[in-house]
Amino acid sequence: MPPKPTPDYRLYYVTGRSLLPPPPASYTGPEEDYYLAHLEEALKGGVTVVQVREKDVDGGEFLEVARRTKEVCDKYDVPLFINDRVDVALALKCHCHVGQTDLPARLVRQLLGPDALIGVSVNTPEEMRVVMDEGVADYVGVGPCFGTQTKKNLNPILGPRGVRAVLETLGESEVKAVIIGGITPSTIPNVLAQTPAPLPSGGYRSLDGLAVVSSIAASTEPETAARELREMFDRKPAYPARSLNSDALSAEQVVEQAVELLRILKDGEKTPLVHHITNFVVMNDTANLTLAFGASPIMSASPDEAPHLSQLISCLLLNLGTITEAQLNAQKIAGAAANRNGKPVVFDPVGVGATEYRKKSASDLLNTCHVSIIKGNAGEIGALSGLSEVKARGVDSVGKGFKDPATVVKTLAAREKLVVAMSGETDYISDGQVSFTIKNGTFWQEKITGSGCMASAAVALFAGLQHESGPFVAAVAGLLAINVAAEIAATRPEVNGPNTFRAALIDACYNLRPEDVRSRAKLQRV
Ligand SMILES: Cc1ncc(COP(=O)(O)OP(=O)(O)O)c(N)n1
Ligand SMILES: Cc1ncsc1CCOP(=O)(O)O
Repeated sequence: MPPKPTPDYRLYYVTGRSLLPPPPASYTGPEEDYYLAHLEEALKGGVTVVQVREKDVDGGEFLEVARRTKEVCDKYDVPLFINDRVDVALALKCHCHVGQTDLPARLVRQLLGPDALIGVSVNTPEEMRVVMDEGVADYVGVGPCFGTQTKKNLNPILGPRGVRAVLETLGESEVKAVIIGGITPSTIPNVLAQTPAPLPSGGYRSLDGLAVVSSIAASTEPETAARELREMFDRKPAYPARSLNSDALSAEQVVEQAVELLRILKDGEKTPLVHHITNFVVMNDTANLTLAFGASPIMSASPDEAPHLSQLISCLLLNLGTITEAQLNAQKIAGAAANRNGKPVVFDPVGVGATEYRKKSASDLLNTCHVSIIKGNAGEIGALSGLSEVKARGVDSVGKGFKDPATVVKTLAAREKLVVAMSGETDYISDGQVSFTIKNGTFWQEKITGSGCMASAAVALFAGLQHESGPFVAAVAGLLAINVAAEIAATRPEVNGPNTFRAALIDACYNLRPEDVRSRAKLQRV
């Protein structure tokens, strides 16, 4: 065995011969060798590690496939792992990957010696702890992250947040970590945004690579597929929560940035197209509000058009208000497509505390796509935080609110790595580092249904500007705009009840001027 290498784990290809597409017309070699030509294309596209995984062949065939795979990998100087079969790894002087039910890693080390690389599959923080105590593995394959057709007898699906818990246990250890299970261009943005685990030192433990089977094996263009996966891994999330150094921002500076965003809208410099997948109670109001501010709404709950729409839109707004299985499916598809196209996603978890079904739906959604901003009332933010201090009644939050709302909002934002905006008499907004309050608005907002959803629609259209000031300022700008417009509407002589207020609010959004926000904003850093 040559001295132990230190591989680049960024794109780890686990082979899957049974998934290969038929050879293209341009391929003239023997059909049984197409696997090797396909592999070579993937290596040209940027695969950095290969594992031979053959589940249904006998020892002789496994050995032959592995031997020929090694010849190709050697040409590209890429390390080769053998899945499960330590004997084959030994015979070919290859590295080895074992799962929890295979030969124990300690024995594999004894058999392969100190210069072999050993990978171990891990599904839970407890399994991670055992691997660390043993001190044998060079890397862990954490998963399955998402559901996949590729593997039978799949362990429990972790979701990006389950993977984060494993990485938290791994901490600052030298052991590398790759993620596996359902890793595709649509899921990668969410994976990269959500998996980094906070460390006691203040930094984050991130993944060292992505492990894929079908994303490459089933592709008719393996070089392009590999290149896309590699580029996505190397690229930072398209719309990070902290695109501005919010630590250094004063309330006055944030107001000025919010004013500038409103100016861009009102001058028609940009007209964001916002895709709403929302509840049928507020749909008309939120569409009109979006138009009134100078943006365009498109209301569509079709999973079929979501991928195409995601190329056209400026922002996606997901609202749990009247969620059904079909709508949740559409939201997940649209969310993943928006991530893939670098479009911000705003999530309003309406009534998430009300039922287990809504809790599961919110968790499903947050595991499927990366959200830039969560906007909810105290009951909803409490439920997402796992707190019972504030109760919800249906979709409404009841009671006095949190003792320390700023900390609740900041903690959730830091945990989920996004911006959290909690609306109420006082609004709280945090990016996980700093928190601000907004004390604008009027009691009339509580008297109409859907005022929280309208606030989310306002946040979404500002996020749709995709301005360099980032999602934190977009969230503040959206809440300031709707609350200042509501204050102005409340002073209108024609307002004498909820219905006239509702109409006056849309008018006030239409007539709102940047200087109204500048002169009325009650924004404070807390
Ligand atoms: C990189 C990587 N991670 C995890 C696995 C899964 O291994 P295992 O749990 O042993 O399941 P099988 O692959 O043997 O079905 C892997 N192969 N590679
Ligand atoms: C081998 C393995 N281990 C956990 S999930 C999985 C299969 C991953 O396949 P795909 O990348 O096609 O989802």
